[in-house]
Amino acid sequence: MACSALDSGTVHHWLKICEQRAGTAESSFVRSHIEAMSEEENNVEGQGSAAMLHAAGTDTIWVTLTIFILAMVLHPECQRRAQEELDAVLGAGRLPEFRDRPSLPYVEAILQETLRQAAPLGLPHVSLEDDMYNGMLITKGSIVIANIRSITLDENIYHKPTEFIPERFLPQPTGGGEPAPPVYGCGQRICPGRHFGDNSIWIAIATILAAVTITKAVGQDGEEITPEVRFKSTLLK
Ligand code: HEM
Repeated sequence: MACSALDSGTVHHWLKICEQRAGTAESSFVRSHIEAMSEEENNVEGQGSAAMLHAAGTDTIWVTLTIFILAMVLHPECQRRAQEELDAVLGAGRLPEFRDRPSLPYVEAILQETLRQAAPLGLPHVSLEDDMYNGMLITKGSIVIANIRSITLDENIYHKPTEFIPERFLPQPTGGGEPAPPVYGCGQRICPGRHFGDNSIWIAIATILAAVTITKAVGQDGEEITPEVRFKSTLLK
């Protein structure tokens, strides 16, 4: 990791973004981490790793949770099914914990279906030598970016890929038995924050579903407002 470019200005820049993103558990965890590192003089490497943790870990989780909220607004039947599952497993008076995860397959399916929409592209990598792939020459020095979206929208892998169908991830014969989406990349440079990200998003989703019901806003005319869905063509969502 190239840490030498990080100075206190950069660290304070990240702290400012933390302020803007304040409120998520991940944001406060990372903020305290960066602050602790900043207090130690010359700990540029520590500051660098804390800033990287924040840079790579904040928008990914935030985008995924935003897509989750949107999906629950648009698919109340999915939300209801997940809440029924949570009620059956948790009973009354407690929130989900990580030990409940294996007992909540439908919540898991909602997480996977949400993630499938989240990361369209991998990060750029440079080919260190000439390489042949499927009859194509990739010359040394080429920039290669994994097109994750071409996999997550491949109708040979995902039935009706443009639709939000959590059941696709439930085991067969009742579910579709489709594979988890490869949104964390693959190989040597696979996302190192995938377990942190996955656990952070799971506990947030499970807790939100257990604690509240997300519904459409109601306009002044008393009618429900259905949000218009528009995805941008960027690194995330
Ligand atoms: C929904 C959550 C997340 C998704 C979808 C995601 C996805 C990705 C993807 C697709 C890559 C590029 C892999 C490649 O090009 O081969 C990546 C790299 C990376 N991710 Fe994540 N990520 C998530 C959360 C996090 C979190 C929470 C952290 C840190 C705590 C993190 C840290 C990183 C870092 C440092 C890299 C660069 C790794 C390298 O180049 O060697 N990510 N992530």
